[in-house]
Amino acid sequence: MARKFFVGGNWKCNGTSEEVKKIVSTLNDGQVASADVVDVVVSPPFVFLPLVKSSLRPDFQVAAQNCWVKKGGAYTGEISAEMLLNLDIPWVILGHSERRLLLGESNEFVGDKVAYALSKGLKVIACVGETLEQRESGATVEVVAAQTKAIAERISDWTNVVLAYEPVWAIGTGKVATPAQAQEVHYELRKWLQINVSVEVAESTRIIYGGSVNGANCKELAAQPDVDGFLVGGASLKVCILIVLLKVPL
Ligand SMILES: O=C(CO)COP(=O)(O)O
Repeated sequence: MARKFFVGGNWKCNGTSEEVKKIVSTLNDGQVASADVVDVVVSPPFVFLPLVKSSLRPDFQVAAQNCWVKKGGAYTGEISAEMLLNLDIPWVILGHSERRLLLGESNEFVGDKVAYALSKGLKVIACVGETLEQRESGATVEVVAAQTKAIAERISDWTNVVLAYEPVWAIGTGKVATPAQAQEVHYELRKWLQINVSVEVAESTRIIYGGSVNGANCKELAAQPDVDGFLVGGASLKVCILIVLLKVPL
């Protein structure tokens, strides 16, 4: 079965309620491919989740940018998977490199988070990716495989997982991976899943690319056989670009 194309917009720590309303209203008015052929998931900061959830068109979905590793409790500043489900937020982004690198989230911690979120019924966009130093030392595949392994060891069902390959050197830098570079790593990730999980999971799991995706480079990236969509940062705040992305021929 063909993998459904996936376009995610990660707004990171940006925006005011006025700006959020504007983006949502443009998305709502945009003519895009139907929900049958593309999943569209926007991920605002926590505080704007209810606003976006209540005003976004029903064929688009919402994701949180993180959640806590277990049941809520005395964890100041954290948001639990249970709370997201309570607000009908179906998706969560976990393991983004900004959290791995700036907040010290280890592969194991991310794996635990993915497992907990899935066990509660959330769908997970799980991020992996190498730094420039790791790429230059030839460790790219080893790094993304280790990140994926820490997840694979903790889960048994990949149905609700989208794997996002986001090379750290391409995030917010304007230095997009070439289509060949993206395809190579996506191919290796799929091969890893095939060998270490199953042929079925390798074939059905969507592997999306993130890192300086924009309206100009998305078509060529989307044409790669193992690129099943995008996780867009900066360009997803400029709504016109997200709309262009959604028109990528599938
Ligand atoms: O980190 C990203 C998406 O999660 C990518 O960010 P940019 O598109 O701004 O490079």
